Amino acid sequence: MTTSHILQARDLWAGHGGEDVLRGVSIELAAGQEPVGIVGPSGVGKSTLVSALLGEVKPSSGTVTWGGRTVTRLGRRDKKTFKAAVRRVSQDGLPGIDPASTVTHVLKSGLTDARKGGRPSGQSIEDLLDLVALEHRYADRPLRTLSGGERQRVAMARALATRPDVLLLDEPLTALDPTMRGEIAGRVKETATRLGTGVLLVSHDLELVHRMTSSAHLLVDGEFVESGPLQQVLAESEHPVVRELAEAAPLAVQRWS
Ligand SMILES: Nc1ncnc2c1ncn2[C@@H]1O[C@H](COP(=O)(O)OP(=O)(O)OP(=O)(O)O)[C@@H](O)[C@H]1O
Repeated sequence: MTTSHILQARDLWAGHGGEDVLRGVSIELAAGQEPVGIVGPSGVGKSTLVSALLGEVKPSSGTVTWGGRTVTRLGRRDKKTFKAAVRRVSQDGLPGIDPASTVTHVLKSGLTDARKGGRPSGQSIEDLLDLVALEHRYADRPLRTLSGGERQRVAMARALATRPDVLLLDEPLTALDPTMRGEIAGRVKETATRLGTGVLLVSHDLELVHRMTSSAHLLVDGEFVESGPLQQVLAESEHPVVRELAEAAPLAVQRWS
Protein backbone atom coordinates (compact mmCIF):
# COMPACT_ATOMS: atom_id res chain seq x y z
CA MET A 1 0.00 0.00 0.00
CA THR A 2 1.46 3.37 -0.95
CA THR A 3 0.60 6.47 1.03
CA SER A 4 -0.44 9.42 -1.03
CA HIS A 5 1.16 12.74 -0.12
CA ILE A 6 0.24 16.31 -0.92
CA LEU A 7 2.63 18.26 -3.16
CA GLN A 8 2.56 21.81 -1.95
CA ALA A 9 4.23 25.08 -2.91
CA ARG A 10 3.88 27.85 -0.33
CA ASP A 11 4.72 31.46 -1.10
CA LEU A 12 7.26 30.20 -3.62
CA TRP A 13 9.87 32.58 -5.01
CA ALA A 14 12.21 30.93 -7.50
CA GLY A 15 13.98 31.51 -10.79
CA HIS A 16 17.25 31.19 -12.62
CA GLY A 17 20.70 32.70 -12.13
CA GLY A 18 19.69 34.50 -8.94
CA GLU A 19 16.71 36.21 -10.56
CA ASP A 20 13.24 35.25 -9.37
CA VAL A 21 10.67 34.40 -12.01
CA LEU A 22 8.02 33.14 -9.59
CA ARG A 23 6.90 35.67 -7.03
CA GLY A 24 4.92 34.19 -4.19
CA VAL A 25 3.09 31.27 -5.82
CA SER A 26 1.10 28.85 -3.66
CA ILE A 27 -0.52 25.68 -4.96
CA GLU A 28 -1.54 22.26 -3.63
CA LEU A 29 -1.72 19.11 -5.71
CA ALA A 30 -2.87 15.70 -4.56
CA ALA A 31 -4.31 12.37 -5.65
CA GLY A 32 -8.07 12.44 -6.08
CA GLN A 33 -8.12 16.17 -6.82
CA GLU A 34 -9.88 17.67 -9.85
CA PRO A 35 -7.48 18.61 -12.68
CA VAL A 36 -6.13 22.17 -12.41
CA GLY A 37 -4.82 24.34 -15.23
CA ILE A 38 -2.15 27.01 -15.43
CA VAL A 39 -2.48 29.54 -18.21
CA GLY A 40 -0.41 32.59 -18.98
CA PRO A 41 1.63 34.35 -21.64
CA SER A 42 5.05 33.14 -22.71
CA GLY A 43 7.92 33.50 -20.26
CA VAL A 44 5.85 34.14 -17.10
CA GLY A 45 7.26 31.11 -15.26
CA LYS A 46 4.92 28.21 -16.01
CA SER A 47 7.69 25.68 -16.74
CA THR A 48 9.78 27.12 -13.91
CA LEU A 49 6.92 26.33 -11.53
CA VAL A 50 6.77 22.72 -12.77
CA SER A 51 10.58 22.40 -12.35
CA ALA A 52 10.34 23.86 -8.85
CA LEU A 53 7.57 21.42 -7.93
CA LEU A 54 9.92 18.62 -9.00
CA GLY A 55 12.79 20.01 -6.96
CA GLU A 56 14.88 20.87 -10.02
CA VAL A 57 14.76 24.60 -9.32
CA LYS A 58 15.48 25.63 -5.75
CA PRO A 59 13.28 28.26 -4.10
CA SER A 60 14.98 31.48 -3.09
CA SER A 61 12.19 31.83 -0.56
CA GLY A 62 9.08 29.85 0.40
CA THR A 63 8.79 26.08 0.27
CA VAL A 64 7.94 23.13 -1.95
CA THR A 65 7.05 20.10 0.12
CA TRP A 66 5.79 16.62 -0.53
CA GLY A 67 4.12 15.00 2.43
CA GLY A 68 5.59 17.81 4.53
CA ARG A 69 9.18 17.16 3.37
CA THR A 70 11.19 19.64 1.33
CA VAL A 71 11.47 18.17 -2.19
CA THR A 72 15.02 19.43 -2.76
CA ARG A 73 16.14 17.56 0.36
CA LEU A 74 14.53 14.14 -0.08
CA GLY A 75 16.72 11.18 0.84
CA ARG A 76 17.56 8.45 -1.70
CA ARG A 77 14.65 6.23 -0.84
CA ASP A 78 12.08 9.03 -0.72
CA LYS A 79 13.39 10.28 -4.07
CA LYS A 80 12.48 6.97 -5.70
CA THR A 81 9.02 7.09 -4.18
CA PHE A 82 8.63 10.72 -5.25
CA LYS A 83 9.81 9.95 -8.81
CA ALA A 84 7.04 7.36 -9.16
CA ALA A 85 4.37 9.39 -7.37
CA VAL A 86 4.89 12.71 -9.17
CA ARG A 87 5.41 12.48 -12.93
CA ARG A 88 6.02 15.14 -15.56
CA VAL A 89 5.27 15.09 -19.26
CA SER A 90 6.85 18.02 -21.06
CA GLN A 91 6.68 19.42 -24.54
CA ASP A 92 10.01 17.74 -25.40
CA GLY A 93 8.40 14.33 -25.03
CA LEU A 94 11.32 12.16 -24.00
CA PRO A 95 14.40 14.34 -23.55
CA GLY A 96 17.69 12.58 -22.90
CA ILE A 97 16.54 9.15 -24.03
CA ASP A 98 18.57 7.27 -26.63
CA PRO A 99 16.63 7.59 -29.91
CA ALA A 100 17.53 3.96 -30.67
CA SER A 101 15.48 2.80 -27.64
CA THR A 102 12.30 0.99 -28.52
CA VAL A 103 8.87 2.02 -27.28
CA THR A 104 8.77 -1.13 -25.15
CA HIS A 105 12.10 -0.23 -23.55
CA VAL A 106 10.82 3.26 -22.68
CA LEU A 107 7.55 2.00 -21.25
CA LYS A 108 9.37 -0.69 -19.26
CA SER A 109 11.45 2.07 -17.66
CA GLY A 110 8.17 3.57 -16.42
CA LEU A 111 7.12 0.20 -15.00
CA THR A 112 10.56 -0.12 -13.34
CA ASP A 113 10.13 3.33 -11.76
CA ALA A 114 6.75 2.13 -10.46
CA ARG A 115 8.32 -0.93 -8.85
CA LYS A 116 11.26 1.00 -7.38
CA GLY A 117 8.84 3.55 -5.97
CA GLY A 118 6.71 0.83 -4.37
CA ARG A 119 3.81 1.25 -6.77
CA PRO A 120 3.00 -2.10 -8.40
CA SER A 121 1.17 -0.86 -11.48
CA GLY A 122 0.03 -4.21 -12.90
CA GLN A 123 -0.13 -2.74 -16.38
CA SER A 124 1.22 -4.39 -19.51
CA ILE A 125 2.96 -2.62 -22.41
CA GLU A 126 -0.22 -3.19 -24.42
CA ASP A 127 -2.36 -1.55 -21.69
CA LEU A 128 -0.09 1.48 -21.77
CA LEU A 129 -0.21 1.75 -25.56
CA ASP A 130 -4.01 1.53 -25.39
CA LEU A 131 -4.09 4.47 -22.95
CA VAL A 132 -2.63 6.73 -25.61
CA ALA A 133 -4.32 5.14 -28.62
CA LEU A 134 -1.13 3.70 -30.12
CA GLU A 135 -1.45 0.40 -31.94
CA HIS A 136 0.41 -2.52 -30.36
CA ARG A 137 2.72 -2.78 -33.38
CA TYR A 138 4.43 0.39 -32.12
CA ALA A 139 5.97 -1.62 -29.28
CA ASP A 140 9.07 -2.58 -31.29
CA ARG A 141 9.60 0.78 -32.98
CA PRO A 142 12.75 2.76 -32.08
CA LEU A 143 11.94 6.28 -30.85
CA ARG A 144 13.82 7.87 -33.75
CA THR A 145 11.23 6.47 -36.18
CA LEU A 146 8.28 8.11 -34.35
CA SER A 147 6.69 11.43 -35.16
CA GLY A 148 6.80 14.21 -32.53
CA GLY A 149 3.17 13.52 -31.63
CA GLU A 150 3.78 9.78 -31.29
CA ARG A 151 6.73 10.48 -29.00
CA GLN A 152 4.55 12.71 -26.84
CA ARG A 153 2.01 9.90 -26.58
CA VAL A 154 4.75 7.44 -25.52
CA ALA A 155 5.93 10.00 -22.93
CA MET A 156 2.37 10.26 -21.59
CA ALA A 157 2.06 6.44 -21.42
CA ARG A 158 5.39 6.20 -19.58
CA ALA A 159 4.24 8.80 -17.06
CA LEU A 160 1.00 6.90 -16.48
CA ALA A 161 2.90 3.61 -16.04
CA THR A 162 3.46 4.40 -12.35
CA ARG A 163 -0.21 5.27 -11.72
CA PRO A 164 1.07 8.52 -10.23
CA ASP A 165 -0.59 10.57 -7.50
CA VAL A 166 0.17 13.73 -9.43
CA LEU A 167 0.79 14.28 -13.14
CA LEU A 168 2.47 17.54 -14.14
CA LEU A 169 1.66 18.18 -17.80
CA ASP A 170 3.75 20.98 -19.31
CA GLU A 171 2.46 21.64 -22.85
CA PRO A 172 2.23 17.86 -23.24
CA LEU A 173 0.36 17.47 -26.52
CA THR A 174 1.56 20.36 -28.68
CA ALA A 175 2.86 18.10 -31.46
CA LEU A 176 -0.53 16.48 -32.02
CA ASP A 177 -3.15 17.63 -34.49
CA PRO A 178 -6.29 19.07 -32.85
CA THR A 179 -8.37 15.89 -33.34
CA MET A 180 -5.74 13.60 -31.81
CA ARG A 181 -5.03 16.19 -29.07
CA GLY A 182 -8.70 16.07 -28.10
CA GLU A 183 -8.73 12.27 -28.22
CA ILE A 184 -5.62 11.87 -26.03
CA ALA A 185 -6.73 14.62 -23.64
CA GLY A 186 -10.03 12.78 -23.18
CA ARG A 187 -8.23 9.50 -22.50
CA VAL A 188 -5.77 11.06 -20.06
CA LYS A 189 -8.60 12.78 -18.19
CA GLU A 190 -10.56 9.55 -18.03
CA THR A 191 -7.48 7.57 -16.89
CA ALA A 192 -6.57 10.19 -14.28
CA THR A 193 -10.11 10.14 -12.91
CA ARG A 194 -10.11 6.33 -12.82
CA LEU A 195 -6.70 6.14 -11.10
CA GLY A 196 -7.37 9.11 -8.82
CA THR A 197 -4.39 10.97 -10.28
CA GLY A 198 -4.29 14.72 -9.66
CA VAL A 199 -3.42 16.61 -12.85
CA LEU A 200 -1.74 19.99 -13.27
CA LEU A 201 -1.99 21.08 -16.90
CA VAL A 202 0.22 23.93 -18.10
CA SER A 203 -0.74 25.07 -21.57
CA HIS A 204 -1.19 27.94 -23.99
CA ASP A 205 -4.05 25.97 -25.47
CA LEU A 206 -7.07 27.49 -23.72
CA GLU A 207 -9.43 25.00 -25.32
CA LEU A 208 -7.40 22.11 -23.94
CA VAL A 209 -7.29 23.66 -20.46
CA HIS A 210 -11.03 24.35 -20.61
CA ARG A 211 -11.69 20.79 -21.70
CA MET A 212 -9.45 19.02 -19.17
CA THR A 213 -9.74 21.11 -16.03
CA SER A 214 -12.45 22.53 -13.84
CA SER A 215 -10.38 25.45 -12.62
CA ALA A 216 -7.29 27.33 -13.68
CA HIS A 217 -4.75 29.79 -12.34
CA LEU A 218 -3.80 32.71 -14.56
CA LEU A 219 -0.06 33.29 -14.14
CA VAL A 220 1.22 36.73 -15.05
CA ASP A 221 4.76 37.93 -14.22
CA GLY A 222 5.27 35.09 -11.77
CA GLU A 223 2.06 35.61 -9.79
CA PHE A 224 -1.38 34.02 -9.89
CA VAL A 225 -3.53 37.02 -10.77
CA GLU A 226 -6.82 35.09 -11.08
CA SER A 227 -8.03 31.60 -10.17
CA GLY A 228 -11.28 29.81 -10.89
CA PRO A 229 -13.20 28.12 -13.71
CA LEU A 230 -11.41 29.24 -16.91
CA GLN A 231 -14.49 30.53 -18.76
CA GLN A 232 -15.61 32.52 -15.75
CA VAL A 233 -12.17 34.03 -15.18
CA LEU A 234 -11.85 34.99 -18.85
CA ALA A 235 -15.32 36.52 -18.85
CA GLU A 236 -15.04 38.44 -15.60
CA SER A 237 -11.39 39.39 -14.98
CA GLU A 238 -10.44 43.02 -15.39
CA HIS A 239 -6.70 42.29 -15.41
CA PRO A 240 -5.36 43.69 -18.71
CA VAL A 241 -3.27 40.60 -19.56
CA VAL A 242 -6.21 38.29 -18.84
CA ARG A 243 -8.45 40.52 -21.01
CA GLU A 244 -5.94 40.11 -23.87
CA LEU A 245 -5.95 36.33 -23.43
CA ALA A 246 -9.75 36.32 -23.30
CA GLU A 247 -10.04 38.29 -26.52
CA ALA A 248 -7.66 35.90 -28.30
CA ALA A 249 -9.37 32.78 -26.89
CA PRO A 250 -11.17 30.42 -29.25
CA LEU A 251 -14.95 30.88 -29.41
CA ALA A 252 -15.59 27.57 -27.63
CA VAL A 253 -13.80 28.98 -24.58
CA GLN A 254 -15.16 32.55 -24.83
CA ARG A 255 -18.78 31.39 -24.77
CA TRP A 256 -19.88 31.84 -21.19
CA SER A 257 -23.36 30.79 -20.23
N1 LIG B 1 17.50 27.40 -17.34
C1 LIG B 1 17.24 28.70 -17.40
N2 LIG B 1 18.24 29.60 -17.23
C2 LIG B 1 17.99 30.93 -17.28
N3 LIG B 1 16.76 31.46 -17.49
C3 LIG B 1 15.75 30.61 -17.68
C4 LIG B 1 15.93 29.19 -17.64
N4 LIG B 1 14.73 28.61 -17.86
C5 LIG B 1 13.84 29.61 -18.02
N5 LIG B 1 14.45 30.81 -17.91
C6 LIG B 1 13.81 32.14 -18.01
O1 LIG B 1 12.80 32.21 -17.02
C7 LIG B 1 11.65 32.87 -17.52
C8 LIG B 1 10.43 31.96 -17.37
O2 LIG B 1 10.60 30.83 -18.21
P1 LIG B 1 9.55 29.65 -18.24
O3 LIG B 1 10.07 28.63 -19.20
O4 LIG B 1 9.26 29.22 -16.86
O5 LIG B 1 8.27 30.41 -18.84
P2 LIG B 1 6.92 29.80 -19.44
O6 LIG B 1 5.82 30.59 -18.84
O7 LIG B 1 6.89 28.33 -19.26
O8 LIG B 1 7.10 30.18 -20.97
P3 LIG B 1 6.55 29.45 -22.30
O9 LIG B 1 5.06 29.57 -22.25
O10 LIG B 1 7.14 30.29 -23.39
O11 LIG B 1 7.05 28.04 -22.28
C9 LIG B 1 11.95 33.24 -18.96
O12 LIG B 1 12.36 34.58 -18.98
C10 LIG B 1 13.10 32.32 -19.33
O13 LIG B 1 13.94 32.92 -20.29
